[in-house]
Amino acid sequence: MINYQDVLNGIYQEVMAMKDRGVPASYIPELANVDINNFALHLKMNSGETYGVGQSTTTFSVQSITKVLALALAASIDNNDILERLDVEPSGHPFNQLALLEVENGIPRNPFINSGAIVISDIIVSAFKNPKQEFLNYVRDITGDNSIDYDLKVAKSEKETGYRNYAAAHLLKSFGNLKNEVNDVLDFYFVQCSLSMTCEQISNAFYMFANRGKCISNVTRLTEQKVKRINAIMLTCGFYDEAGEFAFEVGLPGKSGVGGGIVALLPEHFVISVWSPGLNSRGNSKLGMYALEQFTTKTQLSIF
Ligand SMILES: N[C@@H](CCC(=O)O)C(=O)O
Repeated sequence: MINYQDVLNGIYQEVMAMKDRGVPASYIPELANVDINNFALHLKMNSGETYGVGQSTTTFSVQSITKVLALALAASIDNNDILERLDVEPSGHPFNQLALLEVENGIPRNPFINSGAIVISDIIVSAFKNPKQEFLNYVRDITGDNSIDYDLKVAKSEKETGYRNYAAAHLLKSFGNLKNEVNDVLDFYFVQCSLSMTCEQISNAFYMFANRGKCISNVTRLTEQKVKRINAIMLTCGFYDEAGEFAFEVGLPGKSGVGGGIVALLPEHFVISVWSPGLNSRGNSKLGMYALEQFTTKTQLSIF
């Protein structure tokens, strides 16, 4: 029997002794001020037990991790055209790269690079009168936690400096792949990214991807086919231009965000979330990647 708390404690001790902790994202000014000594790890087993170390109940900016939840919400809206407006191939490029979008006629490579997530935002903006509230309600509902909220300071900070996202949205619009106005879509997108959650809340939100579409309250929120597909996109596209490295080192579907969070899961078994705000050169949490590699190596629990 694996003693999961011991495994987590061992990883925690190791990472807390590490000096090179990466660098926090600075292109969103509000994120540059976060203390890189923060570290949290939270494990939620499908069988019900939970384990945590560090600040697993401290909130942080989850950023691109929300792209998976936005995709899940968009996929649960009937009669939408996700598969015509987006591809599902890894981009092999940074999340905010624009060149491929131009060459490929405004069809983003996948829903987890920024241009793809902006198309998903457009679908959500079209579907709801109050998309921000609707997305927040969705996240609160799948986690059973009404304390989850946006951090509007972070959203404002990104809105003031999100030049590349404006460029991507205008490019999408020029190709006819944005139905709403650029400002309306980005206003939603920046607020969506500013969602503030703890590692524990993230594990709870992603439980449905490890549990055949049934969320924490046992209500089915996604079909098994959609869960299969979204998990596949997490595995192939969840880590910017480091998805291959994450599959190689960790071996789980997952998603990272520039706030330093990473969530990963083993279907039918567990969800694990980590937060360490210092990023590596590819924009993934440096110690978060290391912690998850250690977890799957020590427990021998990965999809491979
Ligand atoms: N809001 C961030 C999200 C980036 C990320 O976490 O990958 C952006 O659009 O640049």
